[in-house]
Amino acid sequence: MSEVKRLTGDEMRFLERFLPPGARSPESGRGALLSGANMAKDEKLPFVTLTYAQSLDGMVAFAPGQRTTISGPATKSMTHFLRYQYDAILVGAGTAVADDPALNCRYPGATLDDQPRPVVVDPNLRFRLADSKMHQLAKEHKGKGPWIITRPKTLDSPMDRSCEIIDWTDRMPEVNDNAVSDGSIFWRSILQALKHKGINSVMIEGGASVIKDLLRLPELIDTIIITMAPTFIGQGGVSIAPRRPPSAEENPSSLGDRSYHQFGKDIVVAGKPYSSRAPLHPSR
Ligand SMILES: NC(=O)C1=CN([C@@H]2O[C@H](COP(=O)(O)OP(=O)(O)OC[C@H]3O[C@@H](n4cnc5c(N)ncnc54)[C@H](OP(=O)(O)O)[C@@H]3O)[C@@H](O)[C@H]2O)C=CC1
Ligand SMILES: Nc1nc(O)c(N)c(N[C@@H]2O[C@H](COP(=O)(O)O)[C@@H](O)[C@H]2O)n1
Repeated sequence: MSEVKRLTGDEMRFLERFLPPGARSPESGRGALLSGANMAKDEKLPFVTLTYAQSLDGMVAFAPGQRTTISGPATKSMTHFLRYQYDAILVGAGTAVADDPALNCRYPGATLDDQPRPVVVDPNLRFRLADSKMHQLAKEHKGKGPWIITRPKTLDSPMDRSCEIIDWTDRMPEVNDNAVSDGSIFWRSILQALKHKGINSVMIEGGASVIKDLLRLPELIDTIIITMAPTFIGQGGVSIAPRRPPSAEENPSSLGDRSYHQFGKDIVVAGKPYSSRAPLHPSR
């Protein structure tokens, strides 16, 4: 029996305001759209949802590079319902290497057509795609073949922050040891490249560095869905706390239009990020 269960009507209604255009209820067939889905903030970019599971002390893993189950079974089912709604699921190279994730949708009734495209941001090509679970699942027709987002082979300038997308069926380029050491790519370039390849919605699942970066870029993110599990990981865990603003009055990113829902033992908070110059709570 599948470990992933169907969501209840209440759970779907809670999520639908945070889903991309065209979101649908898998139970009701492809045609049945959920109401209240949004348009992307920027029409040149895909609709972007950032989602992850954290402990009460704001950690996403027990130790760097360690795959850690934080969500309970009910929020795991939610993740697969969410994966059903997006054209692509994106993670950073750190997560791909540490977790060897499947990144497919295992929601009951999901077919190959319903599968999202797994995408890994890997500027230094350190994820061994050929040996990965994603690659294996694609060969077994249980998931789509992954794409790797990397730095272009020929760069005019070390300051170039653009990217290229390599399809799993393409020949992987050799790692260029002479490449600039800071391989960071502008997130806007990554999202534009995906949009050019026909991706209209992407769910970004992590890991820690990716989340930290994107919590600082609310202008690129349409919705955020965070699972909070009733557990403490403790010191030494992997935190997603972004760099501190210079003062509490310059809080660059807040969650607006929020909703909360309990899934099993976990609480899910969903909202729409926005830039704010106001303190988290005005001083009394
Ligand atoms: N609880 C949860 O919901 C989740 C937890 N996790 C956990 O998170 C941990 C992994 O996090 P972390 O190690 O921070 O790794 P990440 O998955 O955040 O990957 C970070 C790496 O991805 C590449 N990358 C990311 N953004 C860019 C960019 N804009 N331009 C170029 N390259 C980029 C870089 O690779 P390079 O270093 O080669 O330059 C970077 O170091 C694991 O323990 C995993 O289990 C992961 C997902 C969800
Ligand atoms: N929702 C959620 N809860 C957790 O507790 C997690 N550790 C994660 N991790 C993310 O899910 C990926 C694993 O996916 P598969 O089950 O292998 O398809 C992992 O790589 C993280 O992105 N998520």
